[in-house]
Amino acid sequence: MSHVVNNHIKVACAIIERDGLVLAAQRSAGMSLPLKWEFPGGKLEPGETAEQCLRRELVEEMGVQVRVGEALPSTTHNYQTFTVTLFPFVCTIESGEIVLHEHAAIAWLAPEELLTPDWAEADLPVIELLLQRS
Ligand SMILES: Nc1nc2c([nH]c(=O)n2[C@H]2C[C@H](O)[C@@H](COP(=O)(O)OP(=O)(O)OP(=O)(O)O)O2)c(=O)[nH]1
Repeated sequence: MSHVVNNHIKVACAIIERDGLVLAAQRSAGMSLPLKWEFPGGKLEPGETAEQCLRRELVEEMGVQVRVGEALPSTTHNYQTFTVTLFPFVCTIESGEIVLHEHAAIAWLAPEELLTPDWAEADLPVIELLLQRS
């Protein structure tokens, strides 16, 4: 009988918008999915809402306070060794200047640049949705 491995993570991610641009962040070489681009955020901790998770992660990762707004549809992707469900939220920076504590780089992308980065595969449906909205 095959062994059932529960390796399904829930990740909240922030679509941070400013002046019509969207913030993308590049994972560092030492992280999982090295050098892929993503939206800042991270795994939900037990008992935490997606909004609480995002506010915590954005302070940890970038030193900024965010206002969490509209939820976009969640999306699930199977990587080879784990499955991720992304919960994207439109966010704005309330206070603070971005300082990168974990990521290798960031970029503010105009709609026509959204497909340029080498995105984590799970993010592609989110990108498609953003392109439809722009
Ligand atoms: N934050 C974020 N993670 C994403 C996105 N797309 C995507 O596939 N992921 C994956 C990358 C990670 O495997 C996981 C997020 O977990 P994380 O950032 O808390 O975990 P990590 O790998 O940096 O840290 P760890 O598990 O090694 O402790 O979800 C995205 O847009 N944002």
